[in-house]
Amino acid sequence: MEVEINSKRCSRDTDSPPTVSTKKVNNRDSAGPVRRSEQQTMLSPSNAPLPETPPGTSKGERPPSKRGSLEIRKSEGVTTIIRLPKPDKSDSKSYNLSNNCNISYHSSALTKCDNQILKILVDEIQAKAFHHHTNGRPEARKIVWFGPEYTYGGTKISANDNWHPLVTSLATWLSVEYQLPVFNSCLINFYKDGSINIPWHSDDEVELGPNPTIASISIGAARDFHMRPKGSTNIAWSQRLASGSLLIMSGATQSHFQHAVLKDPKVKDLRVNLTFRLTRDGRIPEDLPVSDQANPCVLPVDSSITCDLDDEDSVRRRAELEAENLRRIRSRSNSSTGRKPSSQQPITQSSEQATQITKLDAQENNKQSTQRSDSAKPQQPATLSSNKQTNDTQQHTNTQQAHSATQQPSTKPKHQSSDTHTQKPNSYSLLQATNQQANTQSQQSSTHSQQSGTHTQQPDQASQQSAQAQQSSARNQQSKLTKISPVVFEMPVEAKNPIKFESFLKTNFPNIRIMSVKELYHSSGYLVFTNSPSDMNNLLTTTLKTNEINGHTVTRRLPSNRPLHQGDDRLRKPLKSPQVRSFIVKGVPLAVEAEELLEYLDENQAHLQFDGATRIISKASGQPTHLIRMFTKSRATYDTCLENGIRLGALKFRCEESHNLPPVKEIQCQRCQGLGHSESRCNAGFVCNKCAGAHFSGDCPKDTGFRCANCGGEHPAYSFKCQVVQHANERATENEHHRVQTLKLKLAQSRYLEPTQSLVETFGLPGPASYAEAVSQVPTLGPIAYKNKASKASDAAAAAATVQSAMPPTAVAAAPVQPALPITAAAAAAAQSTAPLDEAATKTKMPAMTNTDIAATSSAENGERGFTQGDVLEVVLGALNRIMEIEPGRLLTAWEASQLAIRVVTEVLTTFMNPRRVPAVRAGEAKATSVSGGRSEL
Ligand SMILES: O=C(O)CCC(=O)C(=O)O
Ligand SMILES: [Fe+2]
Repeated sequence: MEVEINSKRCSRDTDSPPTVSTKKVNNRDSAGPVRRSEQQTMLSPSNAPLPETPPGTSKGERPPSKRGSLEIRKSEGVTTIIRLPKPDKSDSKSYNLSNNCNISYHSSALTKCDNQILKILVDEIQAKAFHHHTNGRPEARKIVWFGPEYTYGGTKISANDNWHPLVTSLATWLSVEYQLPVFNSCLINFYKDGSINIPWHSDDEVELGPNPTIASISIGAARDFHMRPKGSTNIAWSQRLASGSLLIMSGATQSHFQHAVLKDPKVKDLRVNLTFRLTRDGRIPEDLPVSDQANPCVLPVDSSITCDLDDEDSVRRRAELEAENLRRIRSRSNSSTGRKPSSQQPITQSSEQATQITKLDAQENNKQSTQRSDSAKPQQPATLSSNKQTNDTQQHTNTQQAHSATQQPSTKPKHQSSDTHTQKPNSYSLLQATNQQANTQSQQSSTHSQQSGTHTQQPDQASQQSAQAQQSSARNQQSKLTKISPVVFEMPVEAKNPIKFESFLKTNFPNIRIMSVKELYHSSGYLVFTNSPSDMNNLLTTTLKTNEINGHTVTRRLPSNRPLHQGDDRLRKPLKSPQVRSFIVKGVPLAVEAEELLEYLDENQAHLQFDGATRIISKASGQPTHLIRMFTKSRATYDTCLENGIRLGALKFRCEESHNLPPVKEIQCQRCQGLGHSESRCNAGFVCNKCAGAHFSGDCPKDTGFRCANCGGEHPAYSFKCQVVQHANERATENEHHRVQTLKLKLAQSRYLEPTQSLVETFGLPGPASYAEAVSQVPTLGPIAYKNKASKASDAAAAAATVQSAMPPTAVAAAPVQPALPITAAAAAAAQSTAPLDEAATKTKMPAMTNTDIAATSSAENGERGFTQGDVLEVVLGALNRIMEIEPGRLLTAWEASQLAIRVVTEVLTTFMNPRRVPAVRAGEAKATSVSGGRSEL
């Protein structure tokens, strides 16, 4: 059965409730968003008048009197939805994150009835929610799934065709009101409070097919939803998802972006999120409205919000393209309106910066005039916001004024630009490379994209335009390049927070078009790129509404004199995986497994974020200790645990730092003074390590005083005082610690899992080729190896003869003596590993045994005196064979050999020190060998 949306789809503007009729198209009886039996009750027939107070509304329930609220009826404890209100689309927004990666956000889609929906979700669905397992571990978040079998987080969720009427209605409502596919699946996430999150992921399960459309309804507490390009840790887009909001992700969003709802300790209330999906499992008719046609849920794109999936080059290319378009629009609008440049000057921070900007504007103007003469026919007049126009006017003024005064060379081929910065340290923003060819098509497409925020586009037009924009961007790649200096925003490390910084920018510079933001890792702050000198100027000089982030002052400046270059140290991204810290939790009972502790903490102390835990094994004894090493990528978690310890129920464990490694110094390039690479790999020009001038450090006139090439401070670039150097060293040290910790972890694991060395390799002795061979040799050497650590060959021979004489005949036959045989590695390992135990036994336990146990044994054994060497040997052999079942032919690792030896000796010791066990040993042996050593058995 399938829901068919009537032609009502076209008459959305009417105030009538959504009308849905059903039609049988196949024999699917229960799967899918709408079941026939439910539909009849929950969907009102076309245009049927709705009862004022629906019959069956439970007592005490808010009557759905207000038009626009959810109309419900309760039957058999389940709420049936009679009508969902028409959505308020007035504040819907749409974003194009990159090519064909579309998001639309409808903040008031269900705000009229979100409370009612929340109540139903809590009362009727929440109880069914379960912890889904990802990678074998239960997630803190609880979910409910409606739809066919689905793989989620790498684990299957079984089909659930028992749709709740609310969810069914919402699926239908989405289709009717937003022209979305009729979704056949819905995942409901329950976030009990801000401690519950959904980690970074893409909804790209195969069942969803390529370019799936996902509709996500949020009810309850508002939470921040973030998006970032795959492979990047920079958040590209964030939105606080309000209660009753709808977010639609479509196009290639899932292929290129990941999304997440991160933990937010400030949120104390429940949030429920319903993501509707269309899965393909063969049960869904092919002809569902999920076509390749432009997805109607993609609203006209607001191109003022963009982000880049690509590297720095593409960021710049995009900036160039847009700058170019802007210039064209300006030149056209200026020439068509005949506007006169105003004399107003932008406020500048310093005269140096002002000159710099003026020069740049002059160059820009140079190009504008070339382009003006190129474009014979004026293009469609540009529609720009009034604010932009003001900026442009200012810009134009600057350019006009500066043009006559400044005659900078305005053209330079791109490939030469890297040389330029060696010539003139202060000329980063002046670097230019232009190509004189104008690209009319790119103008058109970009003009559209400039306007698209205000004009409604048809979907096919939109896709055509995006294709054009793509082509023109490719062409522009080789054409124009104007480098505009980014502005450095500095703040202390503690204040750094990409989300807060983004909102800082939005608050203070609502009208400035910011192209991209890069985090500086070697000094503390961000680089903010704009696409026009006037934007850059405004960014530098605008009076800030707030100049604080997290209570720390934010300062602005141009980048240091050393020009930035591709792959510049100052733009280096952090390691893909953030640094992992580890610390030791002390006194954890052996009964508590490390994994268990981890799970407990995940569940109960969600503000702490751990990435692993492992019990520490004592090197000396090979036994697990009471220490657990915890791994975390979160500095906050690390600090909290060290300060407060870790709680497990009523228990509290102290946490301590692991032993610190000595600090590591980051390498510094002697050529450009950048950190993290050496001069042999550096293509940049020479920068002096004393004065930051563009010359080799050895040629420095020295009387210029110190100026750091990295931070601009009054010290040499290699100074330990330099913040940049300090940061780099800290990072290098942390990385090194991480590396060592990872190695240690691997080593600890390999002790258990991966045999790496054979006994022969370990001990450098000619030994047995296999475990079986080693065992077969033990009878000749066992007691000797046990007693004489030195195990010289001569002793071995002598002792072997003694052993042989004392051995029962069958044992001798089974294990021929090899008197002069060199000691086997297993025996050597046994000897070495057991020596301390042996000594301990001699010193402490043996006297006790002679005095008490032997007396008991003697009486128990009817006056027999103690044990023979043969007894010992047999117990050893029995223990050896019983303890470890190792496939014949496999070589043992040193670890395994020593474990084997320890366990054999332990067993032998306990057997002989606990006389009650001896008869049992003998009884077993008697059966096996028919040898009793002449003793009577009890
Ligand atoms: O809770 C949300 O907003 C996101 C949920 C989500 O991404 C998912 O379920 O895949
Ligand atoms: Fe998702």
